[in-house]
Amino acid sequence: MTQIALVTGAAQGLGYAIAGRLFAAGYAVVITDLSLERAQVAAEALDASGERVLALKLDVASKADFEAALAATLERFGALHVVVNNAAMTLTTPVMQISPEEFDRVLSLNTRSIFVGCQVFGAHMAAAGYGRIVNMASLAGQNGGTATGAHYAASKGAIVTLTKVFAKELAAGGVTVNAIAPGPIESPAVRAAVPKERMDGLLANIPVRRLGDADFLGDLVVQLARPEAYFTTGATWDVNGGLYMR
Ligand SMILES: NC(=O)C1=CN([C@@H]2O[C@H](COP(=O)(O)OP(=O)(O)OC[C@H]3O[C@@H](n4cnc5c(N)ncnc54)[C@H](O)[C@@H]3O)[C@@H](O)[C@H]2O)C=CC1
Ligand SMILES: CC(C)c1ccc(C(=O)O)c(O)c1O
Repeated sequence: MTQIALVTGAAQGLGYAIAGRLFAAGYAVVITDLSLERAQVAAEALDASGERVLALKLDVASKADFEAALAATLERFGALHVVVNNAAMTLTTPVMQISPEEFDRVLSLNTRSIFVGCQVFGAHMAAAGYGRIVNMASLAGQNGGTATGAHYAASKGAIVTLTKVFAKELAAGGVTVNAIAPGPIESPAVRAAVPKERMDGLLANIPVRRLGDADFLGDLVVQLARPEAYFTTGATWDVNGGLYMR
């Protein structure tokens, strides 16, 4: 039976790459993003026939959108086996200049969305007796960040903790919950954040001297999504070229 995966923030960047690797591995993929139009363009690029894709608007700030996306997925495909909570906003304001309002905005989008996604999708999966959830954290959540803001780093650190909480809560329902913590990955976001003249400096700081590969993250998700991956849960998988070692 075809397995069904849903990815948030999948219209571009890492989310799109992850959706692509899941699709290549045989999944039917629900591409969700803030804008339905952009999700539709991405879904069509993945599968012009539309047979194994569904595009949905899912603003991760809205619990109602999560619930509607679950209902639409079940209506179209009849099941949901894998969720990748990928969407986030990145702000790079220096720590002493972040207002309390801006701090709240980043935390409430990046962290609360993981909390709500794990609640809504996790409850369904646990009731069904099987599921795989992967949350997108970041190296910034482990080392405090450098290129990114303090609120972003804090929001990602909290995702590591929430991943453990939900892993314990959902284990009895056959659901694993893991996080991936990437360092700088070759992506439009990194190209936008790091001007050409600073790229050599960034690479000089990465022990392997290269950016990471988004398709590799997708392949890691495919591995974590396998039924055989039942024994890894609550874990954070580091993909950072040696920038941070525990
Ligand atoms: N690019 C990188 O090197 C790294 C990325 N990450 C994380 O990976 C994830 C994806 O990052 P990128 O692809 O680089 O980002 P991106 O900015 O290129 O893509 C993010 C996607 O999320 C969508 N999005 C934004 N707000 C949303 C909302 N409220 N609801 C639904 N969708 C929304 C955007 O429309 C966009 O399609 C994020 O969680 C980011 O924090 C972590 C470490 C490194
Ligand atoms: C693309 C953005 C700005 C970015 C860059 C670097 C990291 C990191 O090293 O942790 C991120 O998490 C990012 O989101």
